[in-house]
Amino acid sequence: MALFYVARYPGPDAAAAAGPEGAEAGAHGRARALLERLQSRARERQQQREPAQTEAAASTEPATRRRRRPRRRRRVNDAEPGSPEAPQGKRRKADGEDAGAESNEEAPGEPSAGSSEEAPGEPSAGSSEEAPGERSTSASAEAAPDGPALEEAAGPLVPGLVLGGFGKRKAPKVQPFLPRWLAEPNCVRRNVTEDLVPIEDIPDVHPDLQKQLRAHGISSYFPVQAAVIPALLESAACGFLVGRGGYRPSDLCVSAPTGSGKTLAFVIPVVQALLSRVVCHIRALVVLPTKELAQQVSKVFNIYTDATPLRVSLVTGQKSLAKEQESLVQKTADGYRCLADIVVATPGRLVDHIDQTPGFSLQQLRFLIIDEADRMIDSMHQSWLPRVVAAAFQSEDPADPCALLQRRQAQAVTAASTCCPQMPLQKLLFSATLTQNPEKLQQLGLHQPRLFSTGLAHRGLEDTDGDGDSGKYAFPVGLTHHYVPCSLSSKPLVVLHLVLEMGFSRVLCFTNSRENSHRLFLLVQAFGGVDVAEFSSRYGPGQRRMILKQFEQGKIQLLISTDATARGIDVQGVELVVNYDAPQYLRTYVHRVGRTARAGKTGQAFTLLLKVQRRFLRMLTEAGAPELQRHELSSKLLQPLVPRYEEALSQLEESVKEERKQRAA
Ligand SMILES: Nc1ncnc2c1ncn2[C@@H]1O[C@H](COP(=O)(O)OP(=O)(O)OP(=O)(O)O)[C@@H](O)[C@H]1O
Repeated sequence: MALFYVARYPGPDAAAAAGPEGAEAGAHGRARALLERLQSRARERQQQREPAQTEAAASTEPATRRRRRPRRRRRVNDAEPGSPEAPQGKRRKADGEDAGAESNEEAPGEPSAGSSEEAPGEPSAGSSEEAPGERSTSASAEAAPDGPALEEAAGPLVPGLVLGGFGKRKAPKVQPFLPRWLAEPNCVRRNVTEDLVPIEDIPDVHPDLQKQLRAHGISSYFPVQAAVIPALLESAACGFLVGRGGYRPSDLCVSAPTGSGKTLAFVIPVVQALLSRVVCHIRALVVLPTKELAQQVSKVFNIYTDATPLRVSLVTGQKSLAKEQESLVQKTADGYRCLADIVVATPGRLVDHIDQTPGFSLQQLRFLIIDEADRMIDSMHQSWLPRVVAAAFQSEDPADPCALLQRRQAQAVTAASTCCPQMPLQKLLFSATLTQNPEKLQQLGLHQPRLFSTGLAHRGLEDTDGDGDSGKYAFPVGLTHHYVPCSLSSKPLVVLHLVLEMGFSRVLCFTNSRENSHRLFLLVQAFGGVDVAEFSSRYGPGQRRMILKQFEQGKIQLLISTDATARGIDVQGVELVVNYDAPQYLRTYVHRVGRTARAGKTGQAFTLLLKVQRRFLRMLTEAGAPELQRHELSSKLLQPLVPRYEEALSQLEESVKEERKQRAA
């Protein structure tokens, strides 16, 4: 303010009349007079505003206080994200969008930093509310356009006028912008017992494939198959070397419930598209998260390529690298010959072959199928996808006679470039819990994607950030969900009761760790009377394969497993899924319970819940899952099992000690 007056020029007349000293004294006097005048004007205005301020004070005060409250730091590591013990804010991540969320043999990822949650009392970005100080400045500026700085300095800080109260209002949720393909999916019905499409109604499917389908007891397509098969066949309508009209076909994302037949939705069109191939090259690559799943999918491909010249190769590390190499390439006098049209792989082993197998080429790849896509997105840190894409777009050798058909990375479109036919690479994503998070999907570099989805179109779009839970995933129609309130010590008894008293013949029981699986297995084994086995990473791939086979054959009544079997595993006739440990994430729940009620059958899911875990129920309700029915098991019902159970407990102690000794030795 002082600078303002010093700089102010008094005017030529005053300066001349007073002389050099008088001019200075006069300027000081005038400045003081001006200051007093302005101060008194400000005081008058202040008095005029007084009534308005008194009215506003009631609402302004709490707001001011609220703003001064220091921002509370959110706790990060108190509980597992999404766990029933996790605080409310954490449960926004409860669907397990974090990396490695489902594998209990991997550490669940940290919640992402971009949570939209705000500290209590914090105004949201872009809020129309202004801080009181800000408001007072602007109010003064309006009142005295000629001297706002003076105005502020003249009196005490003027509290701002408040338009509207500061009562506790829930900030409206910001709706993120969704790309159109995610916001407007192609809707797929989720009920696989209705809306079936007879095989003959899709005549584009090759008659030989139709015959194979019928031979395997399939007379109609499930809704997801009826939607996806024609779309894929259309994108390969000009042969697999170019897309329709010479354009690159759209990538497809498919989200449909567990057991709804997603595997055949890609197997049939891919086999059909490749039927016309002349030279054997890797044209289709299916990437899955586990060996067991890869094996299951390669079996389905084998069924439908059996009577064709197409060859399927499984590369998962179950065999030695050299053995797998033999099934992929053959050395010839003038180079290498490819031996596989379709490769089904796990990501790690696939990268091994890209790096170490001479003659392993993905340059002719037409379909890249990513099954259990959300899980595979979680494993993107392994960089397998960039490696695959780099191998598929490897710089071409101009001397190669097939160079014309090789694809190139997108460049500027010129008349010349449009003349060359381009081999398209089409990505196909499948999952029962496909993420809706555009940022995550963006990592896959999708080209003009199309989404086929059940349920999301009508329900889940209010939760489009992909990290919330409301109504995102669809469950099989024939599945009934229960929960059993129980104590920690009675959990094994409840499992024994379900298996022995309720007469289920094929039960899959999930725990959250391989230690829990092992102990429960030892306990049930010691109890006796149940054909029980365990499935976890304690066993090698060969043993695991054998266990699953025996379970499928009905030789095992109760299979106690980690989440290793939670995804994709298709075992016929599972009647009951027991969540011995409540799953930590919604996605895990969807996949675990999806091992029953498959392909239109009915099934039951029981989740054992401790008192402190009841938040799990809220998590499911918020996720739009069907309500879990309470199933009360009184201690009277469990009592007959207790004496034998106590004996089994003491045997368990012995077994655990014995195992510890063996490990130490
Ligand atoms: N059209 C059909 N008619 C009858 N059965 C079918 C049909 N399509 C698939 N199936 C059977 O349905 C079962 C489940 O199929 P699939 O494993 O493909 O389900 P999914 O959608 O991939 O499940 P998940 O998400 O759990 O992996 C399989 O046993 C399969 O043989």
